[in-house]
Amino acid sequence: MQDILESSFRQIIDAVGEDVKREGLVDTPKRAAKAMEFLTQGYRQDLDEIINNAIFESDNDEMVIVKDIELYSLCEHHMLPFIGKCHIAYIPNGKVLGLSKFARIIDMFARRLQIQENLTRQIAEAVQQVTGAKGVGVVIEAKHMCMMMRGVEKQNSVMSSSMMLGTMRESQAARSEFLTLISR
Ligand SMILES: Nc1nc2c(ncn2[C@@H]2O[C@H](COP(=O)(O)OP(=O)(O)OP(=O)(O)O)[C@@H](O)[C@H]2O)c(=O)[nH]1
Ligand SMILES: [Zn+2]
Repeated sequence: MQDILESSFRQIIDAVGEDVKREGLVDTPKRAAKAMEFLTQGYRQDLDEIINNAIFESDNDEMVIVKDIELYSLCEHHMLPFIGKCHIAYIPNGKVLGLSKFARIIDMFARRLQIQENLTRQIAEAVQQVTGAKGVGVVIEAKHMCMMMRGVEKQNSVMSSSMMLGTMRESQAARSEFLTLISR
């Protein structure tokens, strides 16, 4: 994988009119390949492995919210970054998830080529799958470099997407509680 990425980046550098042998660029294909491998490592992870059994019994059945988790992904149309925050809520059903695992779930799906809507759904479904929660809600707010650095070049628009499952979808009160708490 490293070899293929490295030679592809060499071709890109050449195609944009640069000299691959120029001093500052000699190691760039190798560095860029390593960076791209990291930014797409979500393809090589699986849910069981990252959760590592960090699921604990609890009789708390009130909503748990983890908000403002940073998110870095690559848009699947331009392979440019989109960057923002993810908020997750769930209503436990006898089991709670280790706190750090929400960030790990986000990263596992964000470090792939994505559109924001699908990323939002995949995170919600994964939380639902591992916790068996009564309800799960995920909101992502992100800025897309493909809209800022190129194309329409709009610097201030933020895309907001949400996915609600179970009680979070059915109950207006639960949904409002989540949305109110994350907007504070
Ligand atoms: N819904 C959604 N759209 C996205 C996301 N990331 C990028 N896009 C959009 O995907 C679309 C691709 O449109 P195309 O017309 O095929 O590509 P393009 O010519 O590069 O489009 P422009 O960005 O308008 O220049 C653009 O409207 C992007 O803004 C995302 O996460 N969700
Ligand atoms: Zn894009």
